[in-house]
Amino acid sequence: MNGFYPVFLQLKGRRCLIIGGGRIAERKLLGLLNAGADDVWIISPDVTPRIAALAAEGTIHCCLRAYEAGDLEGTRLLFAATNDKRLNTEAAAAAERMGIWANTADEAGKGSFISPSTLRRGDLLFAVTASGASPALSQHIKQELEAYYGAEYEEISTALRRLRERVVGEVEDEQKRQNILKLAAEDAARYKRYDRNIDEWLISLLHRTDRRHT
Ligand SMILES: C[C@@]1(CC(=O)O)c2cc3[nH]c(cc4nc(cc5[nH]c(cc(n2)[C@H]1CCC(=O)O)[C@@](C)(CC(=O)O)[C@@H]5CCC(=O)O)C(CC(=O)O)=C4CCC(=O)O)c(CCC(=O)O)c3CC(=O)O
Ligand SMILES: NC(=O)C1=CN([C@@H]2O[C@H](COP(=O)(O)OP(=O)(O)OC[C@H]3O[C@@H](n4cnc5c(N)ncnc54)[C@H](O)[C@@H]3O)[C@@H](O)[C@H]2O)C=CC1
Repeated sequence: MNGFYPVFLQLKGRRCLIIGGGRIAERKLLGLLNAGADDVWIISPDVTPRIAALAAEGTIHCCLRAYEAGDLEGTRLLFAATNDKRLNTEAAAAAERMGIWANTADEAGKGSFISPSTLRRGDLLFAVTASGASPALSQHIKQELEAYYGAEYEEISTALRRLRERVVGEVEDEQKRQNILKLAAEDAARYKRYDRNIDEWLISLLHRTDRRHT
């Protein structure tokens, strides 16, 4: 039993703070930006060229100084990613007291959450973790998923979202709605059979579910 509970967070408009400006801080930062975070702060006396460039263009806020007590005010999500283990531990403990979710890059057990290895295909988002047992295994499994779930899944997830909006709005019978949506997902994922013309796809699905269930 690994004792972690997976969630997918909406970070828009919620402040995220990274303490540290090295390779790991940069990786956490890019993960946040890819997830749509728009209020990201970095506090570190020095930062990588990539972090410096993102700060210079105004994508993130950067304070070029050491972490100080009081820096956590207003933060929702904290990444303690310095090379100073004691500082990471202290910052995570302070965050815990304030009810802020905290990640410590140097050890799984110290913070209140860990980062998974992630793969995005449009609306489809995979997150893999080995709960600290082996980050390299998580990365490896993500690479396998990357090969299996190709770029076509971006289009598949978009088509399914559009179809689902129509079905939820138009098909009143709950059982029928579920049957159509399950058949559509099966078609799209297993057989790569989906129609960019949502009207036509919906008509065909309606016929097929009627035949199957009457
Ligand atoms: C506990 C955790 C805390 C956290 O950071 O949340 C943590 C901790 C540590 N990682 C270490 C090492 C490595 N980490 C990576 C890579 C990743 N590490 C990530 C997550 C996590 N790492 C959390 C657990 C998640 C899990 O177990 O699934 C990923 C998935 C996500 C991300 O970082 O965003 C990202 C892959 C991103 C991708 O590409 O998909 C690689 C490979 C590489 O860098 O190429 C190595 C070297 C190989 C190895 O060690 O396996 C060390 C030892 C440092 C040392 O040797 O001193 C510690 C400290 C410790 O274990 O005590
Ligand atoms: N989670 C993961 O995937 C991995 C985690 N690690 C852990 O992450 C730590 C960081 O790794 P790297 O980024 O490679 O180290 P690094 O040495 O490149 O960067 C450390 C950063 O912390 C900053 N820092 C130091 N003291 C600070 C303070 N008082 N206030 C604010 N910032 C401060 C430094 O200025 C520097 O920018 C490592 O010590 C290691 O324990 C290492 C590899 C993988």
